[in-house]
Amino acid sequence: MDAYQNVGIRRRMKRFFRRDGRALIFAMDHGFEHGPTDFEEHWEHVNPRIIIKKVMRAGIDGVMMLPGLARIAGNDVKPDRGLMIKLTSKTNLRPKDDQLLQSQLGYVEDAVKLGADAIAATVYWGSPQEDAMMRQFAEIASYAHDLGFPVVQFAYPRGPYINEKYGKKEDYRVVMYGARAAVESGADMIKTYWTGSRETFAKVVDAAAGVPVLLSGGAKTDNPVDFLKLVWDVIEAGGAGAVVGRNIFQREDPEPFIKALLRVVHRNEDPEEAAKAEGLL
Ligand SMILES: O=C(COP(=O)(O)O)[C@@H](O)[C@H](O)[C@H](O)COP(=O)(O)O
Repeated sequence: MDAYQNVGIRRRMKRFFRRDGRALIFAMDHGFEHGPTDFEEHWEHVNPRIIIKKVMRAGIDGVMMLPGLARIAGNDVKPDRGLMIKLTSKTNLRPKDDQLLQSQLGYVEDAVKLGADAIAATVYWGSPQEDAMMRQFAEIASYAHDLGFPVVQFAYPRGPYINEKYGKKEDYRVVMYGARAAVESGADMIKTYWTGSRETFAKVVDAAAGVPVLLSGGAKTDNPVDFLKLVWDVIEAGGAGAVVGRNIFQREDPEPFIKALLRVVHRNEDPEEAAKAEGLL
C-alpha cells in the first residue's frame, strides 16, 4: 500500500496539472520581489482580489502567492484550482549582493493553514548564498513531503560565477544544471528560465528526468502573440506549461489573453490561431 503522503502529493499535483500533464499558473509575488511599480501599467491589478477573480474567470489552472497575499485573496482561488504558496523571497530594496539570497518569510505550517496545494521555494544555483538556500529548500521539502504536499523549486542559476563561466544565466547548460539540481534536491515541479530555443529547452526537460518543467514567464511582450509563441515553444520542447505574472497582470484585459494561452498549453493550438479565436488579432 502507498504511504499516506504519496496519495496527498499526487492528489494535490492534480489541482494544477490537467490530464494532459500541463498547467498554466498565475504568479503574483511581484509586489514583494519587484515592488508595486510592476502594477502601475494597470494599477487596479495591484489589488489581488481583482486580478485573481479575472484569472479564475479565464480558467487558469493555479495561482502562486506569498503567504500574506494568500490571506487576502487565497479564498478567491476556486477550490478545484491549485494554490501554490511560496515560502521564500527577497525585495529589490536590499543591497545588490544580498539580492543573491532568498530568505524564508513563512513556514510550511502557514502554507498548510492557508489551504495550499503546493509549497514553493527558490534556490539561486551558483549564488554565493547557495548553501543557505539549499538548506532552506531541504528543510521545507522534507517537512512538506512528510505532510503530503508537493514542492516546487524555482531553480534559477544566478551569481557572479555563473556570469563569468557561462556569460548569462539563461545559457542552456546552466539552466539545465539548475533543473537537474532541483530534481536531485527533491523538487516535484521546477520553474525556470527560457533558454532561447526549443532544442536547448528540450535538454532542460530531459535533465529534469520526468519532473515537470514550467517556464518562468518574464517581462511582458508588447505583442501578445510573441508570448503565445514562446509558450508554444516550451510545450513543443516537452515543457509542462508556464508560471506567468507580468504578461497577465500588465495587460489591460488579461482574460482573452489567458484563454489564448490555455489553448496553446492544453490544445496544442497554433499561437496565431489561438490569438484569433480569442479576438486578440
Ligand atoms: O521568479 C520571480 C522573479 O524572478 P526574477 O528575480 O524577476 O527573475 C517571480 O517573481 C515571478 O513569479 C516569476 O518571474 C513569474 O512572473 P513573470 O516573470 O511572468 O512576471
